[in-house]
Amino acid sequence: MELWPGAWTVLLLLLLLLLPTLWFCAPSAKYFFKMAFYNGWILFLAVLAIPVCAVRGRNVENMKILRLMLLHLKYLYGIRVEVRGTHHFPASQPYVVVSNHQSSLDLLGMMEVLPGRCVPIAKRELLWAGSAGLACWLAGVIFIDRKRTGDAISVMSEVAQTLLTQDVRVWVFPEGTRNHNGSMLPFKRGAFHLAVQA
Ligand SMILES: CCCCCCCCCCCCCCC(=O)SCCNC(=O)CCNC(=O)[C@H](O)C(C)(C)COP(=O)(O)OP(=O)(O)OC[C@H]1O[C@@H](n2cnc3c(N)ncnc32)[C@H](O)[C@@H]1OP(=O)(O)O
Ligand SMILES: CCCCCCCC/C=C\CCCCCCCC(=O)OC[C@@H](O)COP(=O)(O)O
Repeated sequence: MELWPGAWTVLLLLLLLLLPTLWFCAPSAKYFFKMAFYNGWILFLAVLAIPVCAVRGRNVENMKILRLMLLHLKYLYGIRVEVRGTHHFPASQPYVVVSNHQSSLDLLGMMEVLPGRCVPIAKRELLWAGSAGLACWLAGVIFIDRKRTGDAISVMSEVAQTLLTQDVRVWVFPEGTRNHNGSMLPFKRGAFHLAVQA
């Protein structure tokens, strides 16, 4: 089917009208746009972070770079963060941080308080999230396959050794997945085994 010459311009104008209409009239569309931008912006920032982090190779010190690059996101989203009790994070001893997990926006809270030389345990699928996956790998994020408990346990046992020998902290979401409904899911046991083993 052939479109008349001005058709593409009209379609483009309609689209340009549709987007602000959806933004102001449909809260779910607004949420979708915001989350799409969030993910897209992180992918873009990760592209910038990769060459800087690559200089050191896979190294937990690179987490500082990711942290610094993500701190401004709260301003973009008008999120006010109040931090209390950071003195509970000692500067130099191994420990496991556990936190609840409601949404991918939890990343912002995590970056706000992330102690030095602290890496999160993440689902293996994140490794394949384009530039973000590579940036995470370079920053020493620990990837586990949640479907293979035995493998995940082996990875975590190795991590327990690293905690002791390389002055590293680990951040675990013990619910093991995001939970949007405001309650807490039962905790998986890995974080606690890790703490005992370390
Ligand atoms: C510029 C910007 C760039 C981009 C920046 C982006 C940065 C992003 C970083 C942030 C990423 C955050 C990602 C967060 C996530 O991905 S959350 C999902 C992944 N995390 C987890 O799943 C952690 C929590 N899960 C666990 O700890 C689980 O226990 C697990 C080890 C995975 C096993 O799972 P499962 O079988 O489902 O659970 P159980 O707990 O029931 O365990 C089964 C039995 O195994 C025993 N067990 C568990 N762990 C151990 C262990 N370490 N050692 C020995 N035994 C273990 C457990 O006790 C159970 O046995 P019993 O029933 O007690 O006999
Ligand atoms: C070329 C390939 C392109 C792939 C594009 C993938 C799109 C993803 C884009 C950006 C990644 C943003 C990183 C956000 C980090 C947030 C981590 C997070 O919150 O992961 C969820 C995980 O804890 C639990 O997952 P589930 O709730 O079990 O699910």
